[in-house]
Amino acid sequence: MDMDADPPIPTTSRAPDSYINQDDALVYWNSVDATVNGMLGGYPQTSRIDLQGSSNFFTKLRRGKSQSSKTPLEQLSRAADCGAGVGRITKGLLLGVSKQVDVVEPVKKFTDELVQGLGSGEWAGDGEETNEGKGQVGEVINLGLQDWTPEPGGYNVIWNQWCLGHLTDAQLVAYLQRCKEGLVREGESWIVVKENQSTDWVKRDIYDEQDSSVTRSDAKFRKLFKEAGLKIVAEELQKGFPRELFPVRMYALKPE
Ligand SMILES: C[S@@+](CC[C@H](N)C(=O)[O-])C[C@H]1O[C@@H](n2cnc3c(N)ncnc32)[C@H](O)[C@@H]1O
Repeated sequence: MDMDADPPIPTTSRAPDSYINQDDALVYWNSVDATVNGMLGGYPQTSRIDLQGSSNFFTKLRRGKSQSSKTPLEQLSRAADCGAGVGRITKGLLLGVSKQVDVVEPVKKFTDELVQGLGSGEWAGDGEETNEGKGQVGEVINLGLQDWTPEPGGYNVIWNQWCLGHLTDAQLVAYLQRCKEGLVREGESWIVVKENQSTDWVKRDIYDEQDSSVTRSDAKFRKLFKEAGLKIVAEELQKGFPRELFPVRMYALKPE
């Protein structure tokens, strides 16, 4: 993922997602260091801001309009960290809100790093607070999301961040439909999508050949969510990132 919002604009009329090659993406990601710096394309300092923004967004989502902020939130039962990389979000957010966190990530060296770091109290990132999490990480699934089916009715939260650009539009719709089935049917449950957005002046998706991914526009995300039968129940722009980066938007989704 190129975090920098200034890639070349494609000149052909071919759909940007038609250039996605998932084998090329894996070659790229296997060449990247299994560190927070590797995950964040040379902007490791954004990790803390990102996790704080996600935590605030998720807490507000869970509290809704009615609950007093004094009532402590209960631990959720099961979360999935999708396209998890080295587990930055697992360790910095999800282990704090869920009893079990399953990890889906195609690059094994990243999940090896994630699992090795559990319970050591050490974290190779930029020093963000973590929960130790030994015993809380459940299944570690080395698959691309185009090939993963969440257990039906299994998850309170399916978190997707900075990885959905590796799926074509059709794969993303099919994947979101499977996620919809993967949400618990009673009690709290959401699909969360947090992704870069192509900037307004471009008004279209942008193909990035470095990691063979697309950066979608806000309008495209909304169209694909609708096609998947999902509605947006909360959304927010991430604040506090360096100006040269793409805008980043969080969406919480539920079945329509
Ligand atoms: C920019 S990193 C983000 C990692 C993590 N979500 C985070 O925010 O720290 C992108 C991740 O997507 C993973 N990835 C690549 N292809 C994927 C695919 N087809 N499905 C899911 N994840 C993929 C990469 O291996 C990498 O770990």
